[in-house]
Amino acid sequence: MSVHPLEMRSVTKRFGFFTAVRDLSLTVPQGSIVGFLGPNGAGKSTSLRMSLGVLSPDEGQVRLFGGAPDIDTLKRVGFLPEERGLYKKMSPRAIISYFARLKGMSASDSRKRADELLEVMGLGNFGRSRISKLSKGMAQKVQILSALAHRPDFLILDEPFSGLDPVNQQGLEDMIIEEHKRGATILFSTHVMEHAERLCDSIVMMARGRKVFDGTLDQAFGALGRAALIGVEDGYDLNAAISPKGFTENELAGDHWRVSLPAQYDAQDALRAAIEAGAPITSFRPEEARLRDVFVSLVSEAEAEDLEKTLATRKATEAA
Ligand SMILES: Nc1ncnc2c1ncn2[C@@H]1O[C@H](COP(=O)(O)OP(=O)(O)OP(=O)(O)O)[C@@H](O)[C@H]1O
Repeated sequence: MSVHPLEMRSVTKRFGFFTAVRDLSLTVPQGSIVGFLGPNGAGKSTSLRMSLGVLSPDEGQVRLFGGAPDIDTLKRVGFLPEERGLYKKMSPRAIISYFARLKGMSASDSRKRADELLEVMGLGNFGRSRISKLSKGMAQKVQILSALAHRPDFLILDEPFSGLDPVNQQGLEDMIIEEHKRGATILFSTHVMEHAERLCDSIVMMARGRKVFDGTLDQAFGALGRAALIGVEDGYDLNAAISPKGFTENELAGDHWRVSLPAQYDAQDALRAAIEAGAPITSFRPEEARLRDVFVSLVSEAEAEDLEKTLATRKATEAA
């Protein structure tokens, strides 16, 4: 049986009476890039801290490379925490090589590696400057490089893209791809769906401490359902026209209709049905599913469920 870099089983974490993470189970398989998504306060950072043993779960189990996180398994991990902060008086070169040495690299290898990474990230000229002289984005790049300098088997990055401009975000995406090619497994949290869409094999979505989705990108898009967007002249009822042809889930959304596609049909079939019905069509395009839409639909479902549970509990309490 292969040992996964990370497995969490029914993990719950409370802070006082507040449950930050509730019954979370997830697996990060060897060689995968997993996106950990969720709005502010969803419980992502708390979960990542538990994965490293920085926080202990109140219930459930965390397995890092098959065991409880310890000094040896942690050497195989590179972690970018959500809190940014570096020793202001040290140079990027000294910091990166310091972290690499902490994780077991030799002094000379770690300095060589720091120079190489700084060059790749466009910081070659700043290697010996003080951190206090760098911009916020530059300092963040140094922190990211510190997490991966020792060539970890498993990289855990908490909101790595926040605080970087679009050019540097692209640079970081490229770097994540390079790390993955090198053989690293990667888990990163973000609330920017586009990065996850471009990088991930699979995603785990959280909302209010609960997992609301765990699967591949295709499965995530499948959860949303496919649709065709058809514009018609003002006042025309496309729903009435194409419902008898098997397209029964249609909504007017601004200047077009969103026609949900039953499993056996594609967008062209919906267009054909509209033409056959004599609809005065002004525009047509298959809907491009975006992860953001999946996320909004799942999160609002989760919020609706939470609300229902709260109401049910309140009713039960009132009845008692
Ligand atoms: N040490 C703590 N003590 C009390 N509450 C905490 C603590 N750490 C986190 N929380 C609470 O737990 C919830 C989840 O926080 P967490 O930082 O895990 O969310 P997140 O998904 O990472 O959000 P963000 O993207 O805003 O960082 C939040 O409501 C937060 O206020």
